[in-house]
Amino acid sequence: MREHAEDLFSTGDQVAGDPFAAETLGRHLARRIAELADSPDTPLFFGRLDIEEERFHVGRRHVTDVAGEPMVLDWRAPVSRKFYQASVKDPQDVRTRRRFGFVKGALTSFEDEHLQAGEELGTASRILLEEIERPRVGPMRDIVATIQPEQDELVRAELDESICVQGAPGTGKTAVGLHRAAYLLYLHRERLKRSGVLIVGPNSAFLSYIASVLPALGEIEVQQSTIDGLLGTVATATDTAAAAEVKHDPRMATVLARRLNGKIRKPEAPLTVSDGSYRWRVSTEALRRVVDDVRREAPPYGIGRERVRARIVSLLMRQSEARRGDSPSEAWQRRMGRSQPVVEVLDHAWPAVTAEQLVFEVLSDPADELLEPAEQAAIAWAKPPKTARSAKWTAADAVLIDEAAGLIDRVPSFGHVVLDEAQDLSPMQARVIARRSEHGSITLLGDLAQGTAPWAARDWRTLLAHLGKPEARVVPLTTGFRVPAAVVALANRLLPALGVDVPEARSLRTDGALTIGATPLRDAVRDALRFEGSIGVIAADATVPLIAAGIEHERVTVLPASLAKGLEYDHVIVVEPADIVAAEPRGLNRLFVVLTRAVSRLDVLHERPLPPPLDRVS
Ligand SMILES: Nc1ncnc2c1ncn2[C@@H]1O[C@H](COP(=O)(O)OP(=O)(O)OP(=O)(O)O)[C@@H](O)[C@H]1O
Repeated sequence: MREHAEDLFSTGDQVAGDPFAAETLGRHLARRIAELADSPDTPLFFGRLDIEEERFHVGRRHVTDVAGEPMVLDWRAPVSRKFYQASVKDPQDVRTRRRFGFVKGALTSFEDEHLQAGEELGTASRILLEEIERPRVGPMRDIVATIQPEQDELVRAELDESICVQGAPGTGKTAVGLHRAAYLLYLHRERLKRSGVLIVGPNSAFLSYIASVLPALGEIEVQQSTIDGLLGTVATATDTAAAAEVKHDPRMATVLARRLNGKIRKPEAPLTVSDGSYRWRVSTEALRRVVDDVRREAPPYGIGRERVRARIVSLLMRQSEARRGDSPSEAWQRRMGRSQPVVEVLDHAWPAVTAEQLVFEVLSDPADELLEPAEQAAIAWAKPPKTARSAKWTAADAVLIDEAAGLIDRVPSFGHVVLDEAQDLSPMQARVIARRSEHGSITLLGDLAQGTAPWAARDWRTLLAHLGKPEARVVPLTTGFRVPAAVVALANRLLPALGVDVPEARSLRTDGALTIGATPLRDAVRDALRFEGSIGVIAADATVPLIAAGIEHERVTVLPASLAKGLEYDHVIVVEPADIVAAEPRGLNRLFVVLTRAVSRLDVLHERPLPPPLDRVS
């Protein structure tokens, strides 16, 4: 199919009638080639279904033969669902389900389940186990060949349904979110092409780690961003912890809205507009009625200003029609709307304001009864800039400016938003997403136990309310595909101390190794290099430069604890857990994240005593 698209691409000039058509066709085909681009290591099919007398192969895309007959069904097609959902209990007419095992693109094995004869492998499938135990090299891969039934339920949820997945580490939340995006794009391509699909991740390291999953599934038109990347303001200053905490508090939304609405005032004088030899007049009462009506309708502030302008113009128009007997032109209406007396009424009653200006005003004078005096003092400019234009904004200010922009104008909504590591969203960051998904749905992925931000969610319902989806279904995932059982058991010791109510993970992995001791880092790295796969050395942020200096190897990544979220390495070496815990208020949660990055082996190196929930191990 790709060759066919490439052939067409090279002959595009000749087949398209004119240059515009040729360019459009060229763009379309170039995209199609990119969508069909596949790695030689990725087989096009991975399963087979025998349903009654028919036989279907299931793969990453639809594959047709030269005559256009289907050879492989896309994993997202309705029939393919049986590949993931059929069971002995509910065979769904499937006689045999066959899974193929591949190594570097070469077919090496297969497994059959004769469902109607009561044969089902479930999570005992050797092909599944080989897949989850394989060494991790490079970026994240898709899981289409081995999606589990509980994951498939989430992947195939309806487009209009918002879902929140509470999943313990390594239960496949990220994988589920990405596959759901691919599934929805397949099923609702035209609709989602118009509105768009957005994936939001915690940082750019995470985004590059997941970046190739959707393209491998043929989906190249998905926007992937951090929350900060969605905002129109670049941060060039930093807040104190106290200021950031207040700025991320949901009360700030009310503070901004009140300040903005406080700008609306009753007109205090009648309006008189000269129009050639005529003079039109609108009484103070009539002007007040216009402003009151628009205020009651509560449109976004900027739209409200234009609505007031339009209604004043229509009052003038009625007078002109009555006196002149014909309807004034659009140019006349525009001229009236921009005339100085009308602009003066507007500037008094509904003054224009930018988002930056509004935030600048609030931070210049944060007086509002919703905020305690100490909170007001915390967010007031330390050194007030002269104007909004000369202000240096912080990351939290950028969120406030986005809030203000949303109060002033409408924000286009994506058709679907996938939010990963969502437990760390502040209420105000959640509102950034709420504005961008008002007319769409969301998939919220996270683990309350992995919340490390000062404002991290303690329960999903509150965060869902800030996201504008209070009714979303909250679904737990508890089967762990990454972390070996021994490591899960260690990490789970921290759970009672984390102050959140989440179910524990049950690991599918009985392999793996855990060591805890005072081994020097250099020796631990040398030992780790004896095994295949990636090695992550994770330490408290401040100690990373010192540690990294002694380690240089292409398979070893030394990374600060604050960047480990969402990532995984075959072998993880955690350096001095006590330092990781001491480095921040939610240090224990950070340690929980760090310990659960290991795919096969975890070494915990410590000279200082282990933090209390772990100190009974060694
Ligand atoms: N059904 C599956 N088949 C094979 N591998 C899977 C499956 N589900 C998840 N995995 C693998 O398990 C690992 C963990 O998945 P993922 O990163 O999506 O989990 P997570 O819940 O987001 O983890 P965390 O909360 O720790 O970031 C990944 O390597 C993923 O490919």
